[in-house]
Amino acid sequence: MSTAPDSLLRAREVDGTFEDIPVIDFTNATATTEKRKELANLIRDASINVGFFYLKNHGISQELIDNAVEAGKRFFALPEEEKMKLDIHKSPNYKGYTAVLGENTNAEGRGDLHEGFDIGWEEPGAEFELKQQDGKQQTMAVRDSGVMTGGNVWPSDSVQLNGFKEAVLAYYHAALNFGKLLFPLFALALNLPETFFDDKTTKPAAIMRILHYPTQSPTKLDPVDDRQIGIGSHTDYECFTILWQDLVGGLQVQNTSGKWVDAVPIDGTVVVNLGDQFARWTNDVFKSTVHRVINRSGLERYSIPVFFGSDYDVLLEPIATCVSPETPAKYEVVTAGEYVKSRLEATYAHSAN
Ligand SMILES: O=C(O)CCC(=O)C(=O)O
Ligand SMILES: [Fe+2]
Repeated sequence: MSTAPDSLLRAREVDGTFEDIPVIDFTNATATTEKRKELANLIRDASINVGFFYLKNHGISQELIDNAVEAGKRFFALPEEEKMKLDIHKSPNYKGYTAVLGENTNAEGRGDLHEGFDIGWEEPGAEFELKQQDGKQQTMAVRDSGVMTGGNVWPSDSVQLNGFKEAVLAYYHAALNFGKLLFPLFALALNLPETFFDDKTTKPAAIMRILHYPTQSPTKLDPVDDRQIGIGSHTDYECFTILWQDLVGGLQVQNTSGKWVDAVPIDGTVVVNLGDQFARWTNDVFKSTVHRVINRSGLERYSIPVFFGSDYDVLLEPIATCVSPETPAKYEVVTAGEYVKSRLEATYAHSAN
């Protein structure tokens, strides 16, 4: 379906029973305005109808991806007690290590079958200082991000991870630069000036996770126990997510009739999906689509999502093109930081001691 630029509000009514996730070529992201508008039209259709799309020709170097994945594999291979030194529950702002079952992304679930390592914004080589926050001691980058303020935690040199931090930060910054190209395209897709998100994304509120999904029961004959899977069904909390996934498969996206559509891995692409901040800003014109992971492949699965939020102090107010007297604002207005933190608290609540 193609959506004329003046019909954003009518787009809320699309039925959302997609069967496929579109593949979009990103080559023209920095081309002429006309070409960028064509690209933005494709992004608009995908954002309205599916909330997910693949991007090919994204420009992130394969070497940076490989290095980050290998770094993740080395980290996850450490003994559990070593990884638990970076336990995410010790961090006031959810950075560090999440053990298998440490997260419960779907409140009705029994814990997620993945382990993860989370970082947030960090300038390569930044100065750090030790601070107290929420009674927990943290190494913090000196930057105020309101309720989400706080720095990253890293494995100590003694565990010999061969450039772990460098590889992880190198991918993080490449993904960040790539994500910055997407905000103007989303603005065009909403019939807004390309610069609309510039003053709302001055301090990249981007969280990156390296995820490792051990394999679930190898038999494909069992009915799937929806309550304990790789990652329980959920929506993402930020504006959009750039997800690199390996070729193992297991990511599924739910359409409005309840059907789970496989986001089959396509080599050389990243998956982009929209999150709740965009749904709130656009009054649900853009879809924050429910998704989950079930890894029944018999193989270990790795993925790297990078979640792009607006600055944490920005209010998630509906955009003028997405409200009208007939379609009033749906969501309570909160700051991005308050929203993300409340969702993270809920996700980790079951495993907090
Ligand atoms: O691993 C994946 O493919 C998806 C991860 C995900 O949905 C998330 O971390 O929010
Ligand atoms: Fe997600």
